[in-house]
Amino acid sequence: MALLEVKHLGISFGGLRAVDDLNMSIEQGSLVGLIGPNGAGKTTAFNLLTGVYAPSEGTIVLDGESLVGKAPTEICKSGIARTFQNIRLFTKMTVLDNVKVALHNHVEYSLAESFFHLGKFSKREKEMDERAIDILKVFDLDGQADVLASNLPYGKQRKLEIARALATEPKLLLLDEPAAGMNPNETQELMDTIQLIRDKFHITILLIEHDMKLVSGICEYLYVLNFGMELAHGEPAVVLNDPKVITAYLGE
Ligand SMILES: Nc1ncnc2c1ncn2[C@@H]1O[C@H](COP(=O)(O)OP(=O)(O)OP(=O)(O)O)[C@@H](O)[C@H]1O
Repeated sequence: MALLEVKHLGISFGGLRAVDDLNMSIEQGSLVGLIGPNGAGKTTAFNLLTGVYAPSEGTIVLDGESLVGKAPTEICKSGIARTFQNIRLFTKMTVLDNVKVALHNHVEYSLAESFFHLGKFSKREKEMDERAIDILKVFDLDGQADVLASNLPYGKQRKLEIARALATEPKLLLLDEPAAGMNPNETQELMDTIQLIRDKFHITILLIEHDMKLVSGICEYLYVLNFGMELAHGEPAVVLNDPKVITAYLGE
């Protein structure tokens, strides 16, 4: 069975079918793109996968576990992490603390322990500092651990958002337009980073992206949405040359 199995997923907003009969089967360790014109339903699909919206119909199964009906925090614990189209960092916190917050997804100690900085708390805090720095190193952000997130340049804020998502130790990482607003150099660097984290952390990545250079450069499989429905799926070389897909994009 694939890591993520989505069957007949759908949601309506009033009369609008934002996602309609979406089926996806995403293998563990793969790097998959979700593409389509503006308003095709891509972000809505992410919102369904992460429990922001409850689907009107369909099933979502991650690693054998049904996710429909679960709250976003439960789904994060089950193993899905995401980044957003518009960066959502804790801007008043340091780079290090942005990552440490996410590490709490798997760390447990009592309120009393955390309040009095006792026992397990102090030890865990130290371990978490080390773990957070390790993650920041992957993104070449360890040198800026003490900088406020809002003071990072744009490209690095995007990377920090991915680092934070990764800190929750997801099985599946969802990236919503990770290259949005990046210049070509930053995009190239991001592509290398995305491939590196897939290889280093053995996770599965599903990303929404309009930058076709990124999509064709790193994705191994694509799903194309148009008006909420699946227009095509398959290997990038085939899908991106599919006349239906070309027309949908040119028709924007
Ligand atoms: N909460 C909502 N209430 C009503 N309509 C919504 C809601 N969320 C999304 N939509 C509508 O659903 C459709 C799909 O939107 P969505 O944001 O998923 O598209 P998208 O493919 O991510 O587009 P983009 O590439 O521009 O980000 C759009 O017509 C949008 O206006």
